[in-house]
Amino acid sequence: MRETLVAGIDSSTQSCKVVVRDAATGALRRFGQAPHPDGTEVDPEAWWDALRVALAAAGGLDDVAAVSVAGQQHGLVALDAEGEVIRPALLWNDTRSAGAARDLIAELGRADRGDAAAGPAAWAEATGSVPVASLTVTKLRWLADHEPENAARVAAVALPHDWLTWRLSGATSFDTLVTDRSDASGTGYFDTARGVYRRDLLALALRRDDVEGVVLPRVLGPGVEAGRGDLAADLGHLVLAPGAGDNAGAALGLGMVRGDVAISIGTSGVVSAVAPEPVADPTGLVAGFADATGSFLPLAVTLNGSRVLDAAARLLGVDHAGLSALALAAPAGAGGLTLVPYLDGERTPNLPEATGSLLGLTLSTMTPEHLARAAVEGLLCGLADGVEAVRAQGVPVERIRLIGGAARSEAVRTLAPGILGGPVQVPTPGEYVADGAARQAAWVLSGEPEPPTWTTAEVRIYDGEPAPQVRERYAARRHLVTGR
Ligand SMILES: Nc1ncnc2c1ncn2[C@@H]1O[C@H](COP(=O)(O)OP(=O)(O)O)[C@@H](O)[C@H]1O
Ligand SMILES: O=C(CO)[C@@H](O)[C@H](O)COP(=O)(O)O
Repeated sequence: MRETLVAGIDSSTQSCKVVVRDAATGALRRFGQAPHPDGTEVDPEAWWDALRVALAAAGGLDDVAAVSVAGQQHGLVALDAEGEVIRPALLWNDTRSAGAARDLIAELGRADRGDAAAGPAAWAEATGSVPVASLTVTKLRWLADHEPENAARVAAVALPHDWLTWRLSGATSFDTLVTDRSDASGTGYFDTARGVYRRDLLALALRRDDVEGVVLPRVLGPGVEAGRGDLAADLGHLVLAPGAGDNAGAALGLGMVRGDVAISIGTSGVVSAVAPEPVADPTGLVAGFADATGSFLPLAVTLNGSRVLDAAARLLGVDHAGLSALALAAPAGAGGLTLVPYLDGERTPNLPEATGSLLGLTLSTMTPEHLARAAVEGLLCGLADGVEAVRAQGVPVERIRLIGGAARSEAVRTLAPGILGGPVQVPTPGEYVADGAARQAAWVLSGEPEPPTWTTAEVRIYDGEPAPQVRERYAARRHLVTGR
């Protein structure tokens, strides 16, 4: 009997990845990838082009029965009444809306509680998250303030995965514009605990009273079909799944359950955990998002993930294997050298205007080995803070798995247990977001109430001596940063 194939897509910050898997077992059959343009402002058409190249590299969809798109979260894709993209999308790592975030927090605090200082708690209660520059709601406010003529033309607001799913469906009318809870929960105008949009917050962001007519993607429940039929551009005849935000995709791809924590080191550094109850953290360290199965996915996200290592390798004139070897050749704590890695500003902690700092230089620490070590340790210390913040919300942290591009670094894997304070599981390097999307596609195809049980990836366990002194020194220095 011919096997049934499903495809999963991860339209991430740096590239588009496609996996084609057996719907019953999850066995990998084909893979394709295509790069995205650099920058924090991107024409969504470039994602569509990359998706088509990646699909072709993965052998196309002619023999595939269902497809699902997961993608980078929060990016603002503003559409006009004709469904055309109004301006290049502002991505999750674009920090120009940091001031808008501060304004929105104060305004809701004043409106809801008569006190601007109560804003963080008001937002956490309303949506599950306190706005930072990454969230879509702040990008809409930035648009209203800096490009009012564009803001006035907004007829629909989509996220990267919603827009790509819509393009796949043919983008014929806004009736077919859909999303899922996981990505809706990252907009800042969705009440994650109750599963409904907050149009009043959309109106607040856009400074418009007429937002009733603004189309927001229909939020499909877990496992619900998004459509079926001929895809756009002759890409095939198949079932379309609702898709997900990339971190919810990874949770589905890893088969995460309560107690599991994923640390993903791609462009972003993400600590996420599956939780049965919604989280509302007024400190803003943890965002109270939803997952793709009907549960919740609290997460702490840094702006400075794999690119910290990319930049360190470039500076030292080595490749990633070389950087890893250098880092492993230096002593723990890099002899007192600390890299506070806020190269792109920072989101957690919320320091969008911060720059990175290199502290503790001496004649003996100013070496390639010490610098490489400090880069890996600084990256991991930021993530360890994220684990602590998630734990502080009462979310159980029992098993940590390391994924994303930089999980391929032997130095990251080796040093993670010491800095995180316990063993770390490293699944076979793979595309877990795309895998989660493929699993969702198989789920929708099956019509069953639960996703199919797929064989989970093999993991290698890394353990090591705890290195609390590295984190302590980092904690003492992480605020010693200067602005841009
Ligand atoms: N062996 C490695 N060591 C460290 N970083 C790596 C390694 N291999 C790839 N990367 C980095 O991982 C990143 C890509 O990972 P990925 O998870 O696909 O990112 P994103 O999801 O943000 O597009 C790039 O910055 C790349 O340089
Ligand atoms: O902003 C978030 C989550 O809140 C990021 O995780 C983005 O979703 C981008 O992820 P990568 O492309 O870096 O994996």
